[in-house]
Amino acid sequence: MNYYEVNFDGLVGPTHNYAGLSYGNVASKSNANKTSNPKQAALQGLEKMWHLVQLGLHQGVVAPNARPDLITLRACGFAGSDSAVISKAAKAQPQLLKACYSASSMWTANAATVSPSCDSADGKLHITPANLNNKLHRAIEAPQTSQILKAMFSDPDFFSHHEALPQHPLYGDEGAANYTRLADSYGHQGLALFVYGEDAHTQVKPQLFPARQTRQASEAVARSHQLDPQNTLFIQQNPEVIDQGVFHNDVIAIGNENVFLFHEQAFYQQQGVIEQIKAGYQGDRPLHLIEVKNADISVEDAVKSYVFNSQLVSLPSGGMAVIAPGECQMVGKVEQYLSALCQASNPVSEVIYMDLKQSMQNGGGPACLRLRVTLSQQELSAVNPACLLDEGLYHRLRDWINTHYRDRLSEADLADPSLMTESQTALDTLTTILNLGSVYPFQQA
Ligand SMILES: NCCC[C@H](NC(=O)CCC(=O)O)C(=O)O
Repeated sequence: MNYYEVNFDGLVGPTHNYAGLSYGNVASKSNANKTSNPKQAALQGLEKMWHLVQLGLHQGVVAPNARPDLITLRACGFAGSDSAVISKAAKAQPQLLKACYSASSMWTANAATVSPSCDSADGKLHITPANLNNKLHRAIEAPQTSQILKAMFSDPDFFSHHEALPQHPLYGDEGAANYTRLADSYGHQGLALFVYGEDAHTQVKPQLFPARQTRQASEAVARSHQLDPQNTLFIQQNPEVIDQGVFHNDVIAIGNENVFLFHEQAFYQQQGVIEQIKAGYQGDRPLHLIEVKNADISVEDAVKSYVFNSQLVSLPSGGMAVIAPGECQMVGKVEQYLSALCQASNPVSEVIYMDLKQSMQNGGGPACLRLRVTLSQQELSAVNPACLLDEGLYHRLRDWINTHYRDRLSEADLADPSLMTESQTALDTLTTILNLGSVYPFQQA
């Protein structure tokens, strides 16, 4: 049976803005309070998805969370009509209102961890939504994200949905941004790499910025997904790079099938990690472990260009393409490295640069915007077909964005309740386009 890796990208929501909410994420902090362009952000994301379809890949679309999150605002004591809740929060707790307006669910690499059926003991595909415990604006995503994923992967014969882990720092979970799978090819048992920033039982941790993923969370997900311990590794991120802005592992390493590209400072006690990966990989095809030296790309340039946040995709015609953020072309050494990578003896054959500036300014590159799901042909047929991108859906979504989205949004706009009404109208239409049913709280009232 054929297996595919399908990228499910988060559609950027109509309230995309720069609120500076993510301490430890350099771009989020340095672009705080800039005026955003939600329309351009959504179109940039959609163009990336469409490009992958044109490469011959299957591509899915994940609807955004509805914002503002009125449930959280009400839970924090703001009462009255929806408009009154917003106006009162804007005056009394503007920081909370910003968190409740964030379009951060767009970064679907953090939506969940997904293990394919070929890795799990019960032969099902397992999905655990991430609790995103470390940041308030992200910790409120899991309930809606989980509903949306259930509306996309609804057949219980194939798909097993788990609850998000307990909302406690001990179980901080940031989803697939800290998970990679190395395998001979998509349909084969893979070696699951879970990368964590902190283990509650050791003292090795960053000094400045938070470690968002814990070993305890990674272990819990691997257990629920019934992964074979022989084929699962728990690896610690180098705490020093977390302190330099590498808040998720997908800012410093990327894997696809039999290729793993990572920076020489990515992991704690890296030589041992490399030995473990070599010993654990069971494919017949050779494993390409490509360690990028600091002299070629410094950690600072990796964070600035987001080169490791590229997508590495297997092309139907053979070889792999790097889907890189346009920012890589602005850092000479990074661009040089990528062109040399395509010439070297490994499966990587081309680099495609995409303009994702709106998302990048919040610290989200090509890989952050997508959740990878490895599916057999039969499982793919069981996915909600309205969420799979084809030319018709591409045009419908473009028209939908152009109709409903603003082209500028600043902090002051969040206080205006008409932004809420506009967003709800847009998302109500979207649930029809993507055939999701009434997944949003405002549709359930
Ligand atoms: N995987 C990429 C995630 C980026 C995301 N940025 C943000 O939430 C920034 C939001 C703001 O500052 O408005 C984060 O840090 O979790």
